[in-house]
Amino acid sequence: MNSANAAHRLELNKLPWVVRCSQLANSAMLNEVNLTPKPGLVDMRNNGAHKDMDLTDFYRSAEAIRIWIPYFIEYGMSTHLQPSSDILYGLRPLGMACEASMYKATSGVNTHKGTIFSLGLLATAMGRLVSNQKAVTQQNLCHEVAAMSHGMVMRELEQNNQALTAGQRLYQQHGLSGARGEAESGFQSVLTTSLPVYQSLIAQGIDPQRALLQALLSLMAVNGDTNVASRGGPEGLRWLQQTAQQFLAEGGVMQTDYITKLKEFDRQCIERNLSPGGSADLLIVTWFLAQFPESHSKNIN
Ligand SMILES: CC(C)(COP(=O)(O)OP(=O)(O)OC[C@H]1O[C@@H](n2cnc3c(N)ncnc32)[C@H](O)[C@@H]1O)[C@@H](O)C(=O)NCCC(=O)NCCS
Ligand SMILES: Nc1ncnc2c1ncn2[C@@H]1O[C@H](COP(=O)(O)OP(=O)(O)OP(=O)(O)O)[C@@H](O)[C@H]1O
Repeated sequence: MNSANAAHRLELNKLPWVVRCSQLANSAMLNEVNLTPKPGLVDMRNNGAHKDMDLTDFYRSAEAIRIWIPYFIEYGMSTHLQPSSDILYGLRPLGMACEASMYKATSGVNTHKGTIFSLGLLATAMGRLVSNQKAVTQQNLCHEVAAMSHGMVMRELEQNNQALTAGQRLYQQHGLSGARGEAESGFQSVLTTSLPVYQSLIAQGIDPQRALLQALLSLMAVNGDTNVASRGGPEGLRWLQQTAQQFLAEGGVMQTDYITKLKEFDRQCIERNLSPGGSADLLIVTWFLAQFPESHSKNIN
């Protein structure tokens, strides 16, 4: 980055809404990892099915990513006149640089790769909306992410797929489009499933931790999570989805013994070496989007 860009970013860092967005992204990651008990995932009780990372890695990683959010916003603002379809190409190096900061903060462990991808797209979308004087709403953010990601599954999974990553191999073998598919759909599973679940429980006065657990389970019940499939194959993914569906059918977090049931689900995930990292990423997106109004409300800047 040259000195003119650095000066510009310093100015950007003084804007309250940019600071707020970076803090919200950070809080979204902290709220997700602190949420306990989560099946298979790192939380305050244990490291789930993970042997190479713990809570403190996630705290350092979340801090490293927070610092990058203004860069994504700035990129979205400075390219706001370009068509959405042209944005991803220039955004990639920023996403990779943010990933490098995450790996540095965790001594090489993948804590938040999928999260960086989703939050990076959302922060860029926010910069574009603000510069184009459009309202920063849940729907507009997701619509912008979908527009920027249009064609990604076709280009990176359908064509040019050299099976270099787990995500690419799982598309070839089982048709799972993973994080790319979610982004290209404009986070449909969040907009239609976890966000309504979370917001309606909050509106009923249920405490936010409990509402977030229900939102997580509602994602796990439907998400074609490539983390789960790469560890447990299609059978592992089917088992995890069905177990989440059964928990919800029995009453979810409205059951008096829901904590005991989630601890048992966690125990089984650890035994099977399964972790719903993709659903955890979408839960981060859910909490982040919940901080913004639904469409037809005022701009935040
Ligand atoms: C597309 C990415 C995720 C590549 O990873 P990969 O091919 O391994 O894809 P895959 O779909 O398996 O996902 C990787 C991660 O996404 C998350 N994930 C998995 N499944 C899902 C799902 N169904 N929904 C949401 N997230 C998921 C998991 O955390 C997983 O570890 C991304 O890391 C990438 O391309 N990075 C380069 C930087 C970039 O393009 N950035 C642009 C925006 S900032
Ligand atoms: N609380 C959490 N616990 C575990 N994973 C999470 C959590 N929150 C988000 N994730 C997501 O899960 C992913 C890590 O999953 P995983 O360790 O299975 O991936 P991997 O490193 O590609 O696979 P493996 O560990 O099998 O080599 C991260 O990219 C991250 O985005």
